[in-house]
Amino acid sequence: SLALLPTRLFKNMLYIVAMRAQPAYNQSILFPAGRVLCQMVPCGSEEVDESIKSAHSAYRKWSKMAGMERARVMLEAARIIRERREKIAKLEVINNGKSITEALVDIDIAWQCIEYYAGLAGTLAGQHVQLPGGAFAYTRREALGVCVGIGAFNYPFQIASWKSAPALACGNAMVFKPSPMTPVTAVILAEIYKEAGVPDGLFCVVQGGAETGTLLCQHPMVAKVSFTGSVPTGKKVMEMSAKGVKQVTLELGGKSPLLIFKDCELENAVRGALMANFLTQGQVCCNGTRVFVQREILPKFLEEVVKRTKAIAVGDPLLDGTRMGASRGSDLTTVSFLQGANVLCGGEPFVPSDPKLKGGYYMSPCVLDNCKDDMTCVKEEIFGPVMSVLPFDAEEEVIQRANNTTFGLASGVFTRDISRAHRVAENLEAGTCFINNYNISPVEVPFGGYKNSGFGRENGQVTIEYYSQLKTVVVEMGDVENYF
Ligand SMILES: NC(=O)c1ccc[n+]([C@@H]2O[C@H](COP(=O)([O-])OP(=O)(O)OC[C@H]3O[C@@H](n4cnc5c(N)ncnc54)[C@H](O)[C@@H]3O)[C@@H](O)[C@H]2O)c1
Ligand SMILES: C[N+](C)(C)CCCC=O
Repeated sequence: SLALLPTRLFKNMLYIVAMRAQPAYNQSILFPAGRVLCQMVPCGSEEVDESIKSAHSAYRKWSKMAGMERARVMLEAARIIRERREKIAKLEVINNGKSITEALVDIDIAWQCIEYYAGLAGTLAGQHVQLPGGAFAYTRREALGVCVGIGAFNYPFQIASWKSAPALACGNAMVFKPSPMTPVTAVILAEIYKEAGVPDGLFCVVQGGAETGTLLCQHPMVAKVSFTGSVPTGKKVMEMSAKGVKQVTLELGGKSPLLIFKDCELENAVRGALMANFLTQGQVCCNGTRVFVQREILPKFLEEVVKRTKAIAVGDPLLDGTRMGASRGSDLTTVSFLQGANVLCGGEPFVPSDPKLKGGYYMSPCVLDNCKDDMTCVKEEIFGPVMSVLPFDAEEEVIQRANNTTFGLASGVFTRDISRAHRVAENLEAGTCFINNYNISPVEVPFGGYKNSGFGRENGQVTIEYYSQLKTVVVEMGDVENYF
């Protein structure tokens, strides 16, 4: 249990995140126990510059290696992560507060992602184009250079892997800045890449918050910024990157709709709604937090969903039986978004029985009904375990209401009618639509947003295009035609 963790572990963490002595410290809070996990010094311009220069020199070596050679190193990194999955997952729990059950899945997705892109590294290729007179052209898929990755706090190790794996497969280097709230596990990933054999500096971690992030986005040697975080910060990142004509991928927030039709398999729809709302204490970008339920099945749906929400085991995230751990800390009593919505369960601070966890940040998962489309809880991303349930009558009506948002990250539909499922998927304005499931994200499948939820993609083959550029080579086989 978390309470029994040896202090040595915390001392090691302090060591891991210690940076050069500088006056200002950022504190990273240990969410599960409410204590300070470590103090770290944000990287200033000198450290940022040093890391980008060292990444650039590593990129020169790495990008000249054959894709198959890069693949071998990446496969070794994936193997090490797989071998140490339990240890890394435990660190992720301490870093972030999510349950060990979920942290293990995150670590598995991380090594699978690195393995997947290792498989693609040897397949990078261009095109051959025949031209008149025997001339021809070919295209080369080349790396971009030094890419910056900036991560959110909710999936620290997974985000670092989702960004670095395609970047490295394409021959780039990456300087990664984790969230200052969860600074630890990206460093573990850096150590593993090093151990697997990447050149020194190829994957660097810099610590810090907005100021360090700004320095990274503004650095002239950076070719691309891949950002995961909130919409307001994403807009700033895009603005800064635009000034340097840097490519950008933005993975931003959401307020995704989940549509549950009366012809659904109700048991699966209830499970889907729980998966859509309560993973990682509700702190998931693509969560289906607007649950539209067809009026005829609303009472039965609410009864089942509330019963199961009340049964969710909240508490020490290191215990196998826990299903919901600790988060940034929020509860409905401190939030003014209710506006007449009815709290069916949860939404209160939760105090674990273990005295060592009393200062931790826990909240009981919450279901709201009597919600209206224009309420704050329905319009804004809460980023906590709060499900808003809304009734609907007809397909056309619910699609229009579901699309009435500036976000467009994900969506979902539960129905037994196959035609309706695909029609709804076509008409929902979101980067992903889950049919009869929610929040599954195999690494082979692209993930990313529409509208204010961002652009660019992570995962899947298409992401290779976001971490590489095409060079066209035109070859003359005859004499040069001269007009002059
Ligand atoms: N679409 C996705 O894939 C995805 C995944 C996870 C989280 N998110 C979103 O992230 C948000 C929650 O994460 P958060 O609270 O850590 O987000 P955030 O925007 O507060 O911070 C994200 C990162 O940006 C950095 N940052 C802050 N100001 C910056 C600046 N001016 N320049 C550069 N970097 C800066 C932070 O230090 C942090 O590393 C939610 O909105 C969630 O939906 C999206
Ligand atoms: C792995 N999930 C659950 C799809 C989450 C992706 C990252 C979003 O916050």
